[in-house]
Amino acid sequence: QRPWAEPYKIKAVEPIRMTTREYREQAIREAGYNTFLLRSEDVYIDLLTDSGTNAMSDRQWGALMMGDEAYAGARSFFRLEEAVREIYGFKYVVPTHQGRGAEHLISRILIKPGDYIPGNMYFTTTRTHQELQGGTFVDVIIDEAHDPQANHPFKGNVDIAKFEALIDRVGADKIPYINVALTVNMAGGQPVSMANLREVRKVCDRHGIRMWSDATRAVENAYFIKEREEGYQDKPVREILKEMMSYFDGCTMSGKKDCLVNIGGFLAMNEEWILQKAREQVVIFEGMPTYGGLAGRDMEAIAQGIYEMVDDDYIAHRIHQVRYLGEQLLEAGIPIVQPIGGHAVFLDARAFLPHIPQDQFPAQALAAALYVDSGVRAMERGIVSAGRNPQTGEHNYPKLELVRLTIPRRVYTDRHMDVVAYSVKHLWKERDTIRGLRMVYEPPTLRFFTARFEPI
Ligand SMILES: Cc1ncc(COP(=O)(O)O)c(/C=N/[C@@H](Cc2ccccc2)C(=O)O)c1O
Repeated sequence: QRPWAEPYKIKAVEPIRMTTREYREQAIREAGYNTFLLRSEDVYIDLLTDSGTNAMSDRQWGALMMGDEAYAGARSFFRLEEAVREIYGFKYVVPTHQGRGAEHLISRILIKPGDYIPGNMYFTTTRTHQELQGGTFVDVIIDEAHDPQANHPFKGNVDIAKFEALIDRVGADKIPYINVALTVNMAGGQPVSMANLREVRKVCDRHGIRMWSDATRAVENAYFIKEREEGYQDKPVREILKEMMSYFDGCTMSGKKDCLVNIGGFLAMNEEWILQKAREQVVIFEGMPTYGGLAGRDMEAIAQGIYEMVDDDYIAHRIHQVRYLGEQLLEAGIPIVQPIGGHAVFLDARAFLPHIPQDQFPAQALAAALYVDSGVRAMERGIVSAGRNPQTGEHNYPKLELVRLTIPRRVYTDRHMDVVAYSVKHLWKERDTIRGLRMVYEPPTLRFFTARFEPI
């Protein structure tokens, strides 16, 4: 079997450095055992996130020079609009500074207090913006998504029975839209099948409910459809993505993932009244509708990234690099979320550290231990990220207590993956020595970004 090689050669490099264990023990203490609070210069291989950490291509860097920085009507906006129309298929687009800018706008436009917003598992910023408008998120994902070991090919799927049960319970007029994330980040980067999208569309049409997407990693979702769904093996990813998005009325988009840029996002839609509302709101929160918090050069880079992201050789390598890391851990018997996701390998911290109760933050403890062991930075995706129930004030206790090893696009080689695998395997052998944490500082919202901990 011919080995996978990167479908690009390196044109510029950014040196990274290894530190000593004692240096890292000090650094993680100063960071309150929260990997978000580490300095990037103290991190060797940074797998915190694939958001905004991707390498741009020479064409994207070249496009920066073409940025039209006119305050209104910039050429670069029309380039972005044209790319969204051609590749995603939506009629209208409003740029935002990043994904949550678009989440903020659509939540303000479509959600009234007392509304319910069904979705395939929660995402932190998405749910926060829904709650800020007085909406209630309702999880309608299939049960398998909450089982890290369930090997379902499309774990991101909407459970149609759960969706219809919500409609029966609260009435369609209380449901402004269903939010279908492609892929499902918190479930482990899990895809939704085309067949499921068609079923959700039918239910939405029957009840007059809008179908919205969080399309942040939709290209990775398209690749899984190509690999796993009957009838798509011979279609280019570009065509599969277009068909996926054709079932939606609109989408929020964090360009910092699929679109291969370091900043940027957009809200795209087909209904003109929503465009109108978004243009009214965007001038308050982001800027003129033709720049939405972005420089002209950023819009050029996103437009170019949108064309590059659907290159079949690029996306095949991206998915296989993540799989390459995950398979090494599976071979070592290490519990990870299966199937291996599109953007990350998720360690099952509950199974990794059964001796640490969930309210001593096992995923947080494992991410901190990994950093001390090798300088690899990962992200907690468990009880700390799940936050507290706004009504009861109690922790939300998610079934998934995960540590996310998130692979930036076009940045690391497979040798870096080997270093990460070596460190995780070493921790697996020493797992009994890892201790739980207590939270010593807890912010009121999105606590995982800035909370601080101490070992128990
Ligand atoms: C499926 C999905 N939808 C929307 C957004 C928001 O987009 P943006 O506002 O960041 O551009 C994101 C951002 N995901 C990043 C960054 C992050 C954000 C919150 C908590 C932890 C990490 C991550 O997963 O690392 C996402 O994954």
